[in-house]
Amino acid sequence: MRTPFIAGNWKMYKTPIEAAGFVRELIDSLKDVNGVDVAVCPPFPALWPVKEALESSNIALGAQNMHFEKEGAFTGEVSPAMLQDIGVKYVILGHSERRAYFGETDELINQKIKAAFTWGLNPILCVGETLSEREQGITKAVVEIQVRKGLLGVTPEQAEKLTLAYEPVWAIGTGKTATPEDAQEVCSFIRETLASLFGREVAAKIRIQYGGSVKPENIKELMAEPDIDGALVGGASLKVDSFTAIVKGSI
Ligand SMILES: O=C[C@H](O)COP(=O)(O)O
Repeated sequence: MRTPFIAGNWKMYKTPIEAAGFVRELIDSLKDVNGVDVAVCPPFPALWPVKEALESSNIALGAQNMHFEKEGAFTGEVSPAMLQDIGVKYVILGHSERRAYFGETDELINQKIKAAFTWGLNPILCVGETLSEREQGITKAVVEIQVRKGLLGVTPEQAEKLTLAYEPVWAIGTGKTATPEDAQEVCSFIRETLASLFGREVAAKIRIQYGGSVKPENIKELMAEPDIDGALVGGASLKVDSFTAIVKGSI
């Protein structure tokens, strides 16, 4: 069985000092919780203080993006080697905000995915349709292309360390959640696509998160769906109480 996996994507919120204080409270709030993998993904400047604050806790550290090169003249970028050195375990790649605001293509995301595996980081590949794509009835076609192109050249052994995050763009930060049935339909389709790429046995091991206005009130019904293994949480991961309730609600 797949262990539930809840990750908090803090986006561009929390200074390093705020972040370290926050995780100290979070560790305390989650100290008796078992049976779920939890990660927090702070902005880059907060990675180091959060890593220090997380020491000897069972909460993992994630990053929100990275470059695919080890090093070089790429002003403003952060490399997989740097993330590995800090002790980052997961890296979110292909988030819809990176695609929409920073022009990230499936080809670029694929380079990042392969670099993450090279550096021993576990990627969380985000996919999802816009409102207009959903209204045109092309959700599955869009998601299939994102999955196939994003994972080009990935081996089945690497794929076992992968997490997929299905995040319908229209549900992100809007308060509109996909219905559990709609989310399940796409997550099941993603698993079929993964099976065609890596075989059924590997696809059955890959965790698929749902993301988009996940809150304490809807986590249970989402987790009740067979192909939803967790959540990538934005806004509700910024408060200890709501993130704790989501983690607890996932098991
Ligand atoms: O990565 C997280 C998602 O973008 C969801 O954000 P949200 O929970 O604020 O809707």
